[in-house]
Amino acid sequence: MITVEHLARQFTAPAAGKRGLSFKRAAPQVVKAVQDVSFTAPDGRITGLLGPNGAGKTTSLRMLAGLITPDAGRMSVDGIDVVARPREALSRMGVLSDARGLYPRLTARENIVYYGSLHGLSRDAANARAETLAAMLEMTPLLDRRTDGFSQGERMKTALARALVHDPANIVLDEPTNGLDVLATRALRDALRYLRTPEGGGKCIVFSTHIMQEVERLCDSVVVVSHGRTVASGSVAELLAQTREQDFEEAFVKLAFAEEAARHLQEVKA
Ligand SMILES: Nc1ncnc2c1ncn2[C@@H]1O[C@H](COP(=O)(O)OP(=O)(O)OP(=O)(O)O)[C@@H](O)[C@H]1O
Repeated sequence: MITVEHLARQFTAPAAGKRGLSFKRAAPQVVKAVQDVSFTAPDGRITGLLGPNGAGKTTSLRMLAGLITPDAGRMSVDGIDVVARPREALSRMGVLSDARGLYPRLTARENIVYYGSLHGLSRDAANARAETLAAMLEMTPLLDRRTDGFSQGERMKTALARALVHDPANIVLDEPTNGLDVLATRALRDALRYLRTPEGGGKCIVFSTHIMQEVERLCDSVVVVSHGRTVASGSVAELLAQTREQDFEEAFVKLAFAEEAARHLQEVKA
């Protein structure tokens, strides 16, 4: 189970070059990437972080994966605080981050087995896991090819198998269907559906996306993130009821862009 409470993180974007002829540097800009993101993702459920571009999804997941530290807020994985006990928390998570970062000179199998050994698996155990995961992700023919030259979808599958090699109870995926064709997307969806079942281990699965259909098809629970904040959460049916919409896209636009809509209304009235 993953719990995230009032997470916040800002960045200072580097100053632009010299402005005009004044030879003065523009001031660095503060970007409030994440301002107040909270959610709970239970075991045996798929929780989707849904938000428009730039909403703060990737930054939230990077903090959860221990890649960057939060300015404020708390995150725990199976009750273990990610900031205070990062190694313990990370060992319970399989993370597919935005940077897939495979070793191009290694085969898919070697990439997966190497990660297994980093997690303390024996070579044989890691190899057996690589075979099982390859079958699940429909990538067996790829196993013994060097990842150099892999297509985006092939790289994603390899990175996902690598993230799952230690059979983590919690799975965190940043835009996992990015660049996948329809068959690969279906294979991934089926794999995630299986992983949440008791036979698949009843995993806690969190993934980010800006694709509404993805959420409707897959998620038990949706967390809508906009401008760095959680603005709504619940099942698709609950969010439809809350917004009194029939169509999930309409519901999402209402929830995610409520501020813009209110501002626009004020401007029109003025
Ligand atoms: N290292 C950084 N330095 C400066 N700004 C950053 C940095 N990382 C993220 N941001 C900014 O923070 C905001 C949130 O970015 P983030 O990548 O978390 O959004 P996202 O919801 O994942 O968007 P997308 O769906 O487009 O991937 C954006 O405005 C982005 O430009």
